[in-house]
Amino acid sequence: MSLRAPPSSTSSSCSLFPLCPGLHSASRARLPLSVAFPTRIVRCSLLQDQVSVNGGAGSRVSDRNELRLGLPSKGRMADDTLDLLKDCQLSVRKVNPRQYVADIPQLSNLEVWFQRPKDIVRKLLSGDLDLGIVGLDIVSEYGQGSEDLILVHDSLNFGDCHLSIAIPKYGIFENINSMDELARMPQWTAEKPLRVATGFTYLGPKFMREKGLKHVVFSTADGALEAAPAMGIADAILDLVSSGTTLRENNLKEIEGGVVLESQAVLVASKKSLVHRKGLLDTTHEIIERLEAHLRAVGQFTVVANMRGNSPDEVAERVLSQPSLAGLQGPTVSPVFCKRDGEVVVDYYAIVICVPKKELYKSVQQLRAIGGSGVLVSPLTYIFDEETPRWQELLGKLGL
Ligand SMILES: Nc1ncnc2c1ncn2[C@@H]1O[C@H](COP(=O)(O)OP(=O)(O)OP(=O)(O)O)[C@@H](O)[C@H]1O
Ligand SMILES: O=P(O)(O)OC[C@H]1O[C@H](OP(=O)(O)OP(=O)(O)O)[C@H](O)[C@@H]1O
Ligand SMILES: [Mg+2]
Repeated sequence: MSLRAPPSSTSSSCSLFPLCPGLHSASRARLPLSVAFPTRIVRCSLLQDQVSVNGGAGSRVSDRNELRLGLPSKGRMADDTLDLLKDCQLSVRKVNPRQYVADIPQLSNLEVWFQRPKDIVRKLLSGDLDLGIVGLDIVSEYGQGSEDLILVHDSLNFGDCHLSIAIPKYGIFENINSMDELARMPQWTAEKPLRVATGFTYLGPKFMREKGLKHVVFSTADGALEAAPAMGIADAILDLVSSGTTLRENNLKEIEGGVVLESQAVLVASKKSLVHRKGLLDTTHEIIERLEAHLRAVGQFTVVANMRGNSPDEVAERVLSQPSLAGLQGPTVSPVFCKRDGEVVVDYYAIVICVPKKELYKSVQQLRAIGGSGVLVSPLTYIFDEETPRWQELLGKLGL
């Protein structure tokens, strides 16, 4: 989708942003998707388009031999990304905090480059990075649907948030609670469109078009968007939400059907690099395996308990009769050998199962109910499966 304005709009008399009604209706009529943009924004969008279009179209697999992984250099994703890699035994070795290049000793021939998240996506498109860890929101906004970007792992379990429309709780919006109601408000006309403040100038117009809102104009800012309605600069905002506190504190509300995207951290790759760059597929395979093994284990405990019984089968049956005790592939049941009156006997069996952390207490109760005792609980570090489903998916996406 293009946000380009017709040539005449760039010569519009409008000069004040964002309180700019200056786009002529004739120009507006020629705008794609009936989304009008004040002059300043149009220029800004053009620049953004040029950056990613040049990057995407001109992308090449350069001559370098090293593989490159882009990680967020700052902000809320930076520390969590390094922590995740560390938990996968892929600690990043940074010589000094102001240096933007680092390495991961376990992955030879891989350079780590610290970049702003949006630059990671741009550099994947331009062929200057091969892999990156960023939020899905940033991939979607700056990747603009490029087929060269492949999601290698779509849920890294941090950076959870959603991109959502929010409107004031008060005034003309008091009884508006859904996108349909917002779209049907008589206030929005070609002369007086709904004004939305957002940093997401690609996803925003696309979403509004899909929702059938015709008269919308976008303005952009780098932060504190929640202030825009109270300042009279915008009617609505489109921004990231996680706890919802910022919206609440600014008297704004989300509305039904107003979520553009659910986001969390993802591992994204350049398809061209994966296909053509020597060694990248192997390294990616190793990273996927480590990520999956860690992320699967993170939500589980190992539970060991002793249980009185006559045979392993009978104990297994009792365990499997309880819904929370099935484990990953059923329980391991082993005899516990004791010496009684000089003889080695088996009165107890040890069972080992994996239990989802959320169900720990329920599982302990169920174990006790079937005669379990001496329950030991310990954290799980990795679960390596025979097959990594995401690896097969990746090969499928690459047609390999
Ligand atoms: N509440 C949230 N607000 C914003 N981003 C969030 C939130 N929760 C998770 N994220 C994720 O973190 C990323 C934003 O990280 P960061 O704070 O570094 O960016 P930023 O605030 O846009 O930085 P800056 O404002 O300095 O450009 C988002 O792209 C998103 O994936
Ligand atoms: O739902 P919440 O938990 O309140 O989080 C949402 C807020 O966090 C982000 O801003 P950030 O803190 O990154 O500040 P910024 O606007 O300066 O980027 C986002 O842009 C929202 O304003
Ligand atoms: Mg921010």
